[in-house]
Amino acid sequence: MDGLGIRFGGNHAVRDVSAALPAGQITAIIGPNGAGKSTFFNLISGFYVPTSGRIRFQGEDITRLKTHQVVGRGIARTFQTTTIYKELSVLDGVMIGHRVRTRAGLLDALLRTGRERRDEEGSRDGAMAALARVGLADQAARPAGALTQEGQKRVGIAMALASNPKLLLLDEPAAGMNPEETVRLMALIRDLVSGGLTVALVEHKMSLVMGLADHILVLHHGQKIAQGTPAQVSRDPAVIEAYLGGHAHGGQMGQATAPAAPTGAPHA
Ligand SMILES: Nc1ncnc2c1ncn2[C@@H]1O[C@H](COP(=O)(O)OP(=O)(O)OP(=O)(O)O)[C@@H](O)[C@H]1O
Repeated sequence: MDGLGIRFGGNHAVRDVSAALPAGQITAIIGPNGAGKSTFFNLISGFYVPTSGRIRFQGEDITRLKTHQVVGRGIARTFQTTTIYKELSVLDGVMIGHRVRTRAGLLDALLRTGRERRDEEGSRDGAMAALARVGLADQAARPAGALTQEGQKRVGIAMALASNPKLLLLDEPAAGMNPEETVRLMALIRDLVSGGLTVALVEHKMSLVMGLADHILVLHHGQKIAQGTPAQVSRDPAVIEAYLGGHAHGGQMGQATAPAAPTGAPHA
């Protein structure tokens, strides 16, 4: 990203951010509420068109590509609240979710047109492979709504993996998860990265961020205020000020630190 920015009216939600997501590593994007993290994700994944700056991916300028074109280039994302089709089987949900996002063919997918049926075989194999990667191969035939919260999160990740991305963007993957589920999720993300994937994630749970990220990018008021390893970032005065200072919105520190306590407690 080079000088990336977007304005909504007079509000500069992301302003002049230059940064890179190193291949084969995990980058966490953190910052207080309203810092611009979700907007930043929406820019990278093509949901928003920036008002300034550029995004390059593997040498190609992807700044103005549409969402499904971005997916086609090898970037896929999950969503904070997974939109899964609860009555459908896990497998059908992953297949449809994938097709809707890669071909912008919602009608095809829902009406099962001829083209949809012809393409189905290939995407079934891709969806099964994605389910195997998230440990859900044996759940493929179950209704998605019957899975646990953790299982449904994994379905959301499988939907993104079904497009075979090189870069996976995870939007608050640990939201709503207990400490044990969070630890299992971290292991899954590490597995995916050791298989060659590059990961960027937005996450409020500092236990996950500090235990998982190779690099951290800190946003505040839409701007990049720090970047580095977890150790570097956690002692950066600008970061401490952003989280603790008078500018932070209420509840930030509680949100950021509370989940770390139960995770660490048994080992203390
Ligand atoms: N579509 C939009 N239209 C107008 N303003 C927006 C839009 N999306 C985001 N914003 C504004 O941009 C700023 C950054 O919001 P964003 O949701 O990206 O922050 P965030 O860091 O993800 O916050 P949180 O941690 O609370 O999820 C906020 O001031 C928000 O109100």
